[in-house]
Amino acid sequence: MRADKQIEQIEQTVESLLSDPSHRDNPLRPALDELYGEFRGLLHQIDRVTRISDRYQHVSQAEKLSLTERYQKQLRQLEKIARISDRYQSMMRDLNEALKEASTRDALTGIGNRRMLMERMKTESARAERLHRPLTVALLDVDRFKSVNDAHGHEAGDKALVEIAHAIVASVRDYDLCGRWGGEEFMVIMPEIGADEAAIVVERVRQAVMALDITAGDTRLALSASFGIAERRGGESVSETINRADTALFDAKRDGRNRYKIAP
Ligand SMILES: Nc1nc2c(ncn2[C@@H]2O[C@H](COP(=O)(O)OP(=O)(O)OP(=O)(O)O)[C@@H](O)[C@H]2O)c(=O)[nH]1
Repeated sequence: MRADKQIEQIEQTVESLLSDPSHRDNPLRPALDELYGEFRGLLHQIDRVTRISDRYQHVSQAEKLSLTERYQKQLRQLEKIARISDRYQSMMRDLNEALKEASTRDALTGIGNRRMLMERMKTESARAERLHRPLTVALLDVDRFKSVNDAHGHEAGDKALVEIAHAIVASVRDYDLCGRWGGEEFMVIMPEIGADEAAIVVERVRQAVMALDITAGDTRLALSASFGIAERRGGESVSETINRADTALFDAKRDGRNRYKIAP
């Protein structure tokens, strides 16, 4: 794709992201807005320098500058334009990175979102199949979270979700990947281990959620979570593995919550 076409496309993406009301609370939005403002400013500057350069041509003719002088002035103008253009290109690269980052992060907790989890599940699943390696996925659902919101307000609920996300990140192994699956549900993708080993990781997360010391007013929130664990079967699709984890999670809820179940 040609560079100006690509830039035009990025501009359209940025403008639609900025005007989309569903991104209004995204913490990256003000930074993106500012970056985009800078970028528009630079475009304006390039226009100005080009106009000045055009005007300069007439003036220099009128003043009958020597050929060498005119050449050197033009060269300086061109160098300036090249510098601005370099800066502009590197800003566009930053902008692109910020966009990519924003599209795979959960705005509330800062960890990966469902899109990122699905992408990673596809990659890890394909890798596990190709190399005949184990892969296990766990779904976590916060117990009776509705009552947390009802009793302490949505803000306290949000605070609890952020802390739970941090507790999960701190409890899993370096090469595990966790993200927010949606609402009060999280997912942990555990490459290279089977269900039994994954259960040890999950048990650590379960304990960490219970140990969270979050207060709303004078009350300490009593939080717990239920988990469904599924080890990928050979030849199984991503959604089949996730569905088995979901069914195991449902069993954990049904059996009394605050526990994990391993899918058969
Ligand atoms: N504060 C807050 N609440 C959320 C968010 N996303 C989902 N919820 C709430 O999570 C609650 C989930 O409730 P339910 O699906 O009924 O389940 P639960 O109360 O957790 O009960 P069990 O899952 O059966 O243990 C709902 O009240 C949602 O409003 C969020 O981003 N912030």
